[in-house]
Amino acid sequence: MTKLSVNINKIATLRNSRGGNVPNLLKVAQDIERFGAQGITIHPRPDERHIRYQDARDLKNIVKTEYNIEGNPVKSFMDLVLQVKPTQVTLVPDADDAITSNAGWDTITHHSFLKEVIQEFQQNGIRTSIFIDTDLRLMEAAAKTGTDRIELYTEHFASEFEKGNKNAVKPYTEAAILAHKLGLGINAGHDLSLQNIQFFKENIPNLAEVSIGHALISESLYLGLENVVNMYLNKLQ
Ligand SMILES: CC(=O)[C@@H](O)[C@H](O)COP(=O)(O)O
Ligand SMILES: NCC(=O)COP(=O)(O)O
Repeated sequence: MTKLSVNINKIATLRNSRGGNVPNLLKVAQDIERFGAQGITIHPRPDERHIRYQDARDLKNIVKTEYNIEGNPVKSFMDLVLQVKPTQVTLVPDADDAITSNAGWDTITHHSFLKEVIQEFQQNGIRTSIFIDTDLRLMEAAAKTGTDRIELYTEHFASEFEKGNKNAVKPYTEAAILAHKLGLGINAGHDLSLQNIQFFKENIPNLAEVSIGHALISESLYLGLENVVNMYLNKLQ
């Protein structure tokens, strides 16, 4: 079975756009768990444009399933994660000004840095995962960092799948086979959606977990729209 961890960044984006507490991020996390999701993911960015560092602390007492915090392990992020102690930390090499995550780690160039931070998280009882592309040399280097898992960066697969190119899943399949042989757990995420998730799952052996946010929240809005418009119409009769 592959676990679904719902990324709630976009709920925080909506909340922050009005300055109040609607929608209530903590309640949304609780409800997502009640609906059956097996994890909650957040990706606090240094500018706190969606998830705030305080949200990460508040969610610690709320999330009863698997709590996954993603981000670039700069000092403020490391301090936050070591304080909150989530189930899992996913290391992502984000530039401060990136609109969204747009690359995996070069695990060869950054090998000693990754090894050091991974050790620190693991010594504090936090499972680690490295956001990574499908290059097999990078996968081998990832294993040497001592990380528990990798997260396959699926943006390329998702965009190619949308164009009808199903072969785009092949490098992900090969990367997953190697990762499993190397003893790594396999996560995946970025632009996974209702359109592509089943095909992806069917082609990735030993897929432990997917984290999905942007599409899942957009789909939820769209699939809920008719219901809510009708609820308003009923009240206006
Ligand atoms: C690590 C990753 O794949 C990203 O998708 C990220 O978690 C989403 O971040 P934003 O919501 O800021 O785009
Ligand atoms: N790790 C990926 C994630 O949490 C969500 O990515 P996306 O679905 O918002 O692209």
